[in-house]
Amino acid sequence: MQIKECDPYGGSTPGAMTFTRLPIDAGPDEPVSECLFFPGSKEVLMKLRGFPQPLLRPTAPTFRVTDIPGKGKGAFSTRVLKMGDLILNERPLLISARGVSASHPEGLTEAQYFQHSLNTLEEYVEIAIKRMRPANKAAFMALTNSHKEDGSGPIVGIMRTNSVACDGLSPDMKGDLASYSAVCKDISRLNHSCSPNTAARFDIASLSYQLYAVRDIAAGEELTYQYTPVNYSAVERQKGLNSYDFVCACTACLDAPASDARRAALAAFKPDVMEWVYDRTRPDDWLLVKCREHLELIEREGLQQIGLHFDIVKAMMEAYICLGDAQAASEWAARLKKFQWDDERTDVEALLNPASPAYKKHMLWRVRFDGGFMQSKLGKEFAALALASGGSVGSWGMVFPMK
Ligand SMILES: C[S@@+](CC[C@H](N)C(=O)[O-])C[C@H]1O[C@@H](n2cnc3c(N)ncnc32)[C@H](O)[C@@H]1O
Repeated sequence: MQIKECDPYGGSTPGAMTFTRLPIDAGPDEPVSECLFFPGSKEVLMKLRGFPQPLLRPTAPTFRVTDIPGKGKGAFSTRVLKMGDLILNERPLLISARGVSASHPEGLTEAQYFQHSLNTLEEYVEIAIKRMRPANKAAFMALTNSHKEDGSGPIVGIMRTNSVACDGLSPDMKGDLASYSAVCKDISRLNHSCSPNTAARFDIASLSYQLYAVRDIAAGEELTYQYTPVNYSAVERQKGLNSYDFVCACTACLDAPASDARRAALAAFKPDVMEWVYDRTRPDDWLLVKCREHLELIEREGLQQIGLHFDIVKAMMEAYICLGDAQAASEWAARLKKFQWDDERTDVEALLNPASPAYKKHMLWRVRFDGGFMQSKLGKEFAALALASGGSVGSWGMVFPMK
């Protein structure tokens, strides 16, 4: 099917769309995704060595889906889950472009053209739904639709209610069209919370979403997910949630002034290890104290899945290395290992044992006291360069962003 330009979300691209079922050679028992791709996306996957990697399995069942008064359905843990535990790993039912190019008939108002574009997208995704395995199609069509009265067709309505962003599949497109929408059978049943207890990561190698516990979860607790960025204020979050047709009544929203102040304090904090190392006017435990204060705020707000949480735990580990305390550093390394959902996660295996020789070889080992390479003129110049260009300093040396 040839397309021209424009999409209902504001971007445009020329080219032919591809309908494809992945993995291509899947047997009847292997989960598959029906895909509506722009040119080049299928090839991105086909070029990955060993694609598709197998899905991971939790050690035992983790959740069940059930009705919740006022929320439709929701997912609940069926056993105690620990921070970093895998809850589920699923291939989406549908991975689709968020908009397709539509013809632009003369004389349409902006609203009419928007509607025309929505209709065109509906025609495309209808083809993808018809191609689905019957069980997948039934699961897709059973999902909630909170876009019944805004001009969306029944399939696009389900997509707009249940999609998670799916990045990394477009070889060269930018903006909205670089991001696909994925609709999953189980993740779609998770309700929103501004203090969510789970986070998902898209694993391109297995074409799947992995859902992880971001803090310890009790048996029988509702599993929740963020639909809108949770570091925004309560008013801004609700704006992002309006299209889902509910008013959030989580504890952060019910106590918005106090919660907003805590979230603003978190947004303003950046744990900068090197700045503290070089600043002799600050006490040796300055960074540790600051990090602990902000960790308390994260726990108070239930924001364990935000990137700052990872940054703080990493800074605690590095600060203890700078202070030459391998025992404390190894405890923070163990905590850092639990951030399975965070794409920034690093390999800390060598730092889990406080007696490991990796500590004394670490570039930051005791630099707060001894100086070492990082306190030498050359070391400071390198670090400043790496940090100024958005990079980082680690045990392996300096990392410069490759953009
Ligand atoms: C992705 S679905 C989540 C699963 C859905 N509850 C179901 O029955 O399948 C999104 C819809 O769930 C409902 N929902 C999600 N989070 C909610 C919340 N915190 N409070 C009330 N309703 C919520 C809204 O109707 C929303 O449009």
